[in-house]
Amino acid sequence: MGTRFDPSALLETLKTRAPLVHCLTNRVTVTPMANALLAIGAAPVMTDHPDDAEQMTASADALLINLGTPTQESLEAMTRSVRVAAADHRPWVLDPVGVGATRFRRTAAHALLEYQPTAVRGNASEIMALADEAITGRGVDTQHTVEDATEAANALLSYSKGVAISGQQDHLLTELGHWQLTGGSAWQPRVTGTGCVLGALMAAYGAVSDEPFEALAAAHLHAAIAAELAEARAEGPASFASAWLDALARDDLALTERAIERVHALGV
Ligand SMILES: Nc1ncnc2c1ncn2[C@@H]1O[C@H](COP(=O)(O)OP(=O)(O)O)[C@@H](O)[C@H]1O
Ligand SMILES: Cc1ncsc1CCOP(=O)(O)O
Repeated sequence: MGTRFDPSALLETLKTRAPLVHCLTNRVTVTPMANALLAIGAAPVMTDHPDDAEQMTASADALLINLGTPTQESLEAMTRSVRVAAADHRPWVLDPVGVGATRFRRTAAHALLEYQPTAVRGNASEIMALADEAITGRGVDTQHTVEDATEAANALLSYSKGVAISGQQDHLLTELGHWQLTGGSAWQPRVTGTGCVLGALMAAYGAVSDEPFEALAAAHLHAAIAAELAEARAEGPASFASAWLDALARDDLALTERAIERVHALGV
């Protein structure tokens, strides 16, 4: 971890600038995602109509593309939005939910990947299936470990400046190196949308930092530390979800201080 990495300062910048994040996402997690963006101090807009796409992305500070429940119409909107983001050098995140599960998803994800997202995030099976057509997945949850996916994540760096693999530990890869982040809560994979929200937080932090490691690590730390605080109050998935949202909004997260024990450099 670089000595100048200061996620608390980045969060303050985020709150001051309140970046507009255009999210074209799935219909399962659209509301938790919008709420999480509001909680951290960003401004969400969730439209995925094709005729909204170019103008909305052009007015946004960052873009999030999530393939959880794709339709022909939403895919058209996604393509139109990523063209604008790529042309304007606007940060955008690709979350290829369930990419290995069907040919339809794989084709859609590869077409979007060609526009070179600023960051790609997914669970281990998604990262592996995106990098290698021979890998298939099942549904939206992982069948692989994060360690299984590091080679695939490395291969995706030829398309994207940053790749994040989520799981019990998260791994972040950029051209500067490879890091492991520990922490978070075992309740996270038991509530739908925690991975999707992470993609939206990556987009929001990408709007306030040009350094891929910083944006990815700040988003992951914010999600993980909030999850740890939420776990202390949770009695089950429902109370965890609402406590996590409350914790995402807290002013005393101390991201920089708490980063020390959670971010581990694994090499270049
Ligand atoms: N066992 C766990 N312990 C702590 N955090 C976890 C665990 N499993 C997943 N997470 C966290 O939950 C979030 C979503 O990860 P994951 O479940 O892998 O994503 P997805 O929903 O895309 O499958 C990430 O922030 C990840 O770090
Ligand atoms: C269950 C489900 N089905 C299609 S999208 C989706 C949500 C997945 O969200 P996450 O991967 O963040 O749990």
